[in-house]
Amino acid sequence: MSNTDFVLAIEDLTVSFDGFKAVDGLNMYIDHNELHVVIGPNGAGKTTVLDLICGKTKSSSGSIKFKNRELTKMPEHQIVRAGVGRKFQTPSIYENLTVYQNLEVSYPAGRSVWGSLTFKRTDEVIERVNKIAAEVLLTDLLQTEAALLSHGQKQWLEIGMLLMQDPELLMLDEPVAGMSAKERDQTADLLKRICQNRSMLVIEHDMEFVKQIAHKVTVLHQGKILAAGTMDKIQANEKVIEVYLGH
Ligand SMILES: Nc1ncnc2c1ncn2[C@@H]1O[C@H](COP(=O)(O)OP(=O)(O)OP(=O)(O)O)[C@@H](O)[C@H]1O
Repeated sequence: MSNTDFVLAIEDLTVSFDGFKAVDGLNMYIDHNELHVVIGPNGAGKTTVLDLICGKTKSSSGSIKFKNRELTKMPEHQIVRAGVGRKFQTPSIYENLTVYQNLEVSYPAGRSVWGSLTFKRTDEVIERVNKIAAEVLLTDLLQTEAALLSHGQKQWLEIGMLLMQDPELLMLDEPVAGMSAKERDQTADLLKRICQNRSMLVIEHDMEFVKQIAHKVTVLHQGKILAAGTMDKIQANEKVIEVYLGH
């Protein structure tokens, strides 16, 4: 498989902060419909990798190709428009708006070129809001103010807001942190479902959850890859047990 066949191809990616290499010569590839999880100890560089992909942090060297387009020189908004969605750890939803309104305002503006077709556009938006609400288990709460949602439901709403833009690559930073066991299991099902027509890159510390969702796992340590492969392989890896899983 050549690089061009991957949704995301990261090669030799490095970023230095005052001489400290937070990410150091990273190579990583993500396929269509792949759910890829990055694990590793605190400070390993996991969040920095997501920051580099979404353009929040600029690399010192190396390449990030998304559907064969180089992202390292693109501004953040252009990377979003290219089809990369990213959710941070703390939800950024509009607490005083309803679930419906939160999803509605996330519909990408200007997608329909014909301004005069407002009526059709509205139908299109309503249909999409309902579809996404079902996907993120919020159909019964569409008219509820977002402030009244549980912590887990707020996380799902934010995932839904990202799905409104139909990203081909969705990146999530610790999506189940602070969730109940039940919400965690529901989130695993939810992610497996939404991954059926997109690729996902997830950072997570909860190994039970990783086991449930990961197609492939990359273990980062001090900005470098310590191991990569299936969860079964990773769990049996001596170096990974020593540096991370054994703690
Ligand atoms: N903008 C920055 N300036 C300076 N140092 C930074 C910057 N961003 C990250 N770092 C450093 O890079 C290293 C990697 O941080 P990062 O947040 O990517 O780790 P992480 O693997 O996500 O850790 P955690 O699991 O704790 O979230 C840390 O030592 C951090 O202090």
